[in-house]
Amino acid sequence: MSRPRLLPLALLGLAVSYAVLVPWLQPLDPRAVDLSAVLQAPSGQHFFGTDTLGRDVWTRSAQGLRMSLFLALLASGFSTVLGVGVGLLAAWRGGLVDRIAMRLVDATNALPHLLLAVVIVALWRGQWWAIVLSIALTHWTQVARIVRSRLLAERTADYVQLARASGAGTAFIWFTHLLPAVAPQAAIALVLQLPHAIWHESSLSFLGVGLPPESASLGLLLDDARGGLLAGAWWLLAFPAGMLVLVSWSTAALAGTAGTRRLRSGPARAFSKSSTTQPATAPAVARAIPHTDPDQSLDGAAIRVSGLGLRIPSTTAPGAASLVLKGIDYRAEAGRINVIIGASGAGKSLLLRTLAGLPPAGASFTGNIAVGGRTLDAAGLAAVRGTETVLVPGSSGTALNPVRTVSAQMRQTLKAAKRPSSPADALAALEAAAIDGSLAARYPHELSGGQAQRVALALGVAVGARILLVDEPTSALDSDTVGHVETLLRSLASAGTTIVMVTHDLELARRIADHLAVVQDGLVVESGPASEVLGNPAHPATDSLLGALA
Ligand SMILES: Nc1ncnc2c1ncn2[C@@H]1O[C@H](COP(=O)(O)OP(=O)(O)OP(=O)(O)O)[C@@H](O)[C@H]1O
Repeated sequence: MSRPRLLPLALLGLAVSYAVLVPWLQPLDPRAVDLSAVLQAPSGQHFFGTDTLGRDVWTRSAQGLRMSLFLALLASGFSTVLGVGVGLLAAWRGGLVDRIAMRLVDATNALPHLLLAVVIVALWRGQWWAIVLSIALTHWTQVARIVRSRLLAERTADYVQLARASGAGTAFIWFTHLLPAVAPQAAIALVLQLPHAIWHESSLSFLGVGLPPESASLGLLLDDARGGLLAGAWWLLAFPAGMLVLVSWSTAALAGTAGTRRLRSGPARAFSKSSTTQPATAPAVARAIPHTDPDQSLDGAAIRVSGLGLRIPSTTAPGAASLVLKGIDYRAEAGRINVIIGASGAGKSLLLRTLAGLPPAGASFTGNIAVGGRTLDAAGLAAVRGTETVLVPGSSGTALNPVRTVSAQMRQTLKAAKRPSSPADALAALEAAAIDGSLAARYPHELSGGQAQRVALALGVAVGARILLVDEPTSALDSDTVGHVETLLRSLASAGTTIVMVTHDLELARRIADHLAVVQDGLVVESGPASEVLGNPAHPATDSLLGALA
């Protein structure tokens, strides 16, 4: 165990043992008073002295700590459940539900918490559950915000898109990616709330609106200390206050360390390495899944697109939208390598995402998209993901789940594709895509940018869909590794898979493309057999792109 966690853990362990064991070994009736032994200083008989009613402060502090911990745990648990529930609901439903939930969060935050808690507790005076309720109802908002924002970020993460693009169902994505991403945040939020809840309970009892005076909690003990202090009985304040500070500090330190560790191993650190790659050691020969269904090659086209327009609503100006694809006509030849090139921002990635049924949130398309000879609407495009199409997103930095090993992600992909998914199957699928088996046990942050990019491609290939839509698969690779990817794509195509690849690498396009399309400003301005387009460019946009190669 790391040093920073050892001290708080040891102190918290001691405090909890004290709170549990002492009242059990030395039961003390909280109402029992001994007026012959009032305000005795700490001694061998009374380690923490006695109070104004002659009660043993050592035993009462243990009872008080136990009660405070119990109430704080319940309150933190309840407020975490409430916060997680509201956060999940807001992120899941979005729209009006999200807006109402967030206004509720703002309204709760605007109220003075202690005052609100005092009102609640005053309504049900002396009831322990009223204290729990008052703390939970004023502390859930932070958790709701954290969970909501984590979930919103996670839902649009590329590795979730990749899982969706591989045909994984909603429940699978929730249980495999979304909930595991939210759970550690909720756990840390719970621990972080503990010290806060202890202080809150103590404040309420200290103010005289918490537990009845005969019971014991740290707040009540501190309240008792007021009278004794005037008589010089410093121990009445020192020991309960010391407990309060010790327990608060150790739980806060533990939660802080856990949060920092999570951040270090999470997405922020993942892929922070440079994009240099190690050459693959395995031969780049794909175990491609043969596609022999003749349907999709009725007229030689795996995908046919006509008049495709894509409108994306503005997130800032209500009612406004921008037309980013402006009437695209396109065809991808079945069992061939179809390359799409174009300047940055031309619309290449959005074309791929639309074909995969994964346009940006709220976007709608017009025109006609036919996949494998069938014209499909948005729901149809989503339904054929994983069988007809699979999308490998461009940004390798976020295409992999940061908290799962390469092997685990491959097994998930195989499982979602309803294929054998043992560790040996995962290894075989990785090696079939020319990924060194030694990378299987690594987490994404332990991969170079290029290795991560190839793993993302391997996950897409493992789905075994007829059409592989792949965005910039070589942007982070050196020339050796580009060669491995090239061989992989060629072998997939020769086994019948249709490849539709977006790339800025014109050398690669020249070497590998059977069919080439040039996109400019949301339109396909030129397309056809690669040799024709490259040999005799007809559009100025193609000319200027190829000019860089000359
Ligand atoms: N979610 C979005 N909302 C609004 N506009 C978007 C969104 N995503 C992309 N765009 C815009 O659509 C246009 C096309 O984007 P796209 O990502 O398809 O470009 P690209 O050709 O793939 O560029 P690059 O080669 O730089 O990746 C750009 O002008 C971009 O700003």
